[in-house]
Amino acid sequence: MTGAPELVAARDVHVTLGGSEILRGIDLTVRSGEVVALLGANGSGKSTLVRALVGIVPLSHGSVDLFGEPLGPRLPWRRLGYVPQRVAAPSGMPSTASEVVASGLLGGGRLRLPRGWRDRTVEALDLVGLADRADDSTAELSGGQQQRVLIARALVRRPDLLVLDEPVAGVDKPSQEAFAATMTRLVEDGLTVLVVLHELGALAPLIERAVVLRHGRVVHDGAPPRASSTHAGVTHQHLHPHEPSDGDNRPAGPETGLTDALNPAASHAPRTAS
Ligand SMILES: Nc1ncnc2c1ncn2[C@@H]1O[C@H](COP(=O)(O)OP(=O)(O)OP(=O)(O)O)[C@@H](O)[C@H]1O
Repeated sequence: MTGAPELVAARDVHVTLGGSEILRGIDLTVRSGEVVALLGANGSGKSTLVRALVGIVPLSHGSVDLFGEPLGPRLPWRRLGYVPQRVAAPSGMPSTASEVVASGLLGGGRLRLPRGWRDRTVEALDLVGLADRADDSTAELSGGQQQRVLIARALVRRPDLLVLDEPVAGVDKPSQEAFAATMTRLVEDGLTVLVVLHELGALAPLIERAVVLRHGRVVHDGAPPRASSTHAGVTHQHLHPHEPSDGDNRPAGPETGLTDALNPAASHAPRTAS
């Protein structure tokens, strides 16, 4: 991947929200063809970082380039697909799945849908397995299906870079696997992906690099953590009643540091007697 164009280049990014510094000097590069997972405990700044990268929250310091252009009107926004963290669909504002997906073709000064939008909308819904629900109101869809509609809204743009914020949170296992299969096909076709995850889950085979945040800083950028056999996920952050006592032999080396980065409780909280 070295030498491939940098689709994301964030340098010394700081973001302050509500008077608190949430991001404290993030450097992150994503090159064309990469699939990068953004991991970290709750509140470590993952969503804030992706929102800063796509220009939704302002930087207090630093810079972000996408596709070699600084954030701003000259940027080729149509090459970007962004899937926000799902929030409940507002009731009282009925819109069909295909209307939501078609809205992904607007923006960048475009007020009318392009020719062929219907076919592209159905194609995008088909990618997430919802072509047969195109005319259903999103309010009738389950939470996981609404999430898939948002993914289709990003894919309808046929983006080169897809930024997803916890796309499979609350989605059942078969749907996660279907999503992973779709992503695999798109990545084979050249899609570059930056994805916020709580655990690698079904996407694990696709993830070649993981960036781990802690308290608004990058604490790991490299090989994805291996899922432990005893824990379903790598970013679980509760304090384990079965944590090792001080006398236990914890494995030394980078893996320990990574585990601690993902699990602040493991390294800082006082151990509870079990
Ligand atoms: N608009 C805001 N105003 C003030 N603080 C905010 C705002 N948005 C986020 N924060 C704070 O920034 C911190 C990081 O939040 P963020 O959502 O980026 O974390 P995260 O790693 O994505 O967490 P999660 O895994 O729970 O989604 C949190 O402490 C959050 O409360």
